[in-house]
Amino acid sequence: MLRIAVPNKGSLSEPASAMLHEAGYRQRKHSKELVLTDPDNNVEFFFLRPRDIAIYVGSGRLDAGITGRDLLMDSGAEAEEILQLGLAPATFRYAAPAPIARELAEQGKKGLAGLRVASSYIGIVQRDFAEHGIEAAALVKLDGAVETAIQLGVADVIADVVETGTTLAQAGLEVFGEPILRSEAVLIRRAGAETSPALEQLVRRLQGVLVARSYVMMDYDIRVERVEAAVTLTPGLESPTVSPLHNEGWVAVRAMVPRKNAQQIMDDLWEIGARAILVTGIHACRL
Ligand SMILES: Nc1ncnc2c1ncn2[C@@H]1O[C@H](COP(=O)(O)OP(=O)(O)OP(=O)(O)O)[C@@H](O)[C@H]1O
Ligand SMILES: O=P(O)(O)OC[C@H]1O[C@H](OP(=O)(O)OP(=O)(O)O)[C@H](O)[C@@H]1O
Ligand SMILES: [Mg+2]
Repeated sequence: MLRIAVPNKGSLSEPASAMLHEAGYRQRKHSKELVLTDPDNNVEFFFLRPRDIAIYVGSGRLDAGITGRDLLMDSGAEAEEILQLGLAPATFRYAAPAPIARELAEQGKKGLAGLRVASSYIGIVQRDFAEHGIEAAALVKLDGAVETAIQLGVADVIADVVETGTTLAQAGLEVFGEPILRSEAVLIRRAGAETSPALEQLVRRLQGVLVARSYVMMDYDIRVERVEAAVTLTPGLESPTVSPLHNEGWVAVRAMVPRKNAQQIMDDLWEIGARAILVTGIHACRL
């Protein structure tokens, strides 16, 4: 039975579970359920703290897990990404009170040398300092609400997850320097582990959800002499389906198009004479 770790709390929990549900797996009904068996799919789900997931997967106790790239890197666990899920995107950045942040932005990484840095992700900060050959006066590990650490005098700068930037702005802090990393939810397995048919099936199902979420199916009718122009607008993934219509001189075209471009493509198709343009959602797919 495939054993998969799923975040039980926090920003990743709900979107990860929703994606697994969309991929046809049973998901828990109550937030207190910690283990759930899905006998139809021969899978067992373990609902764990997102921060711990890379440790379980890296140790080989679980076959795969969903966690954040930042949490994976911070853990130092022997686990690797096998699929990017595009959920819960965030950057991981240094920040400081506005005037200091501007000064540090000009100095580059060496400006961090000798400062006290507070973070919930000390592993990432340590690695960043080592990579740039600089030493901090102290790395202060905190559980959360890191933004307050400077005001309370335990740190000079912080390193934290930034999504909208609202929390930083409210604390009077500004980011400086390039993001240390760009994070999102990822599917991980033990580094170098051999893949299995069951794990490949999970990956294919999740890929199917990603495609179903980001593409729609577009159908339209167009005169034969315009079909070449039309299919350059809707090239599909491999090639669009073109079928004859009962009315001579017209064909029907069917192609997948990126969801975010659908309205613009419909406008462009209309301009070149396409009619009966229909867009439908894709519920699932294997490409
Ligand atoms: N606004 C956000 N705040 C925190 N983490 C976020 C945010 N957006 C995305 N993430 C990602 O979620 C993961 C952190 O999840 P985790 O459950 O540890 O913290 P959390 O969402 O802040 O929950 P909590 O602090 O309530 O425990 C990381 O991979 C992080 O990049
Ligand atoms: O850029 P934003 O959209 O403001 O989101 C980022 C903030 O959200 C998280 O804190 P959270 O609310 O999880 O509290 P915590 O610090 O106690 O974990 C994170 O640690 C940042 O503080
Ligand atoms: Mg948090």
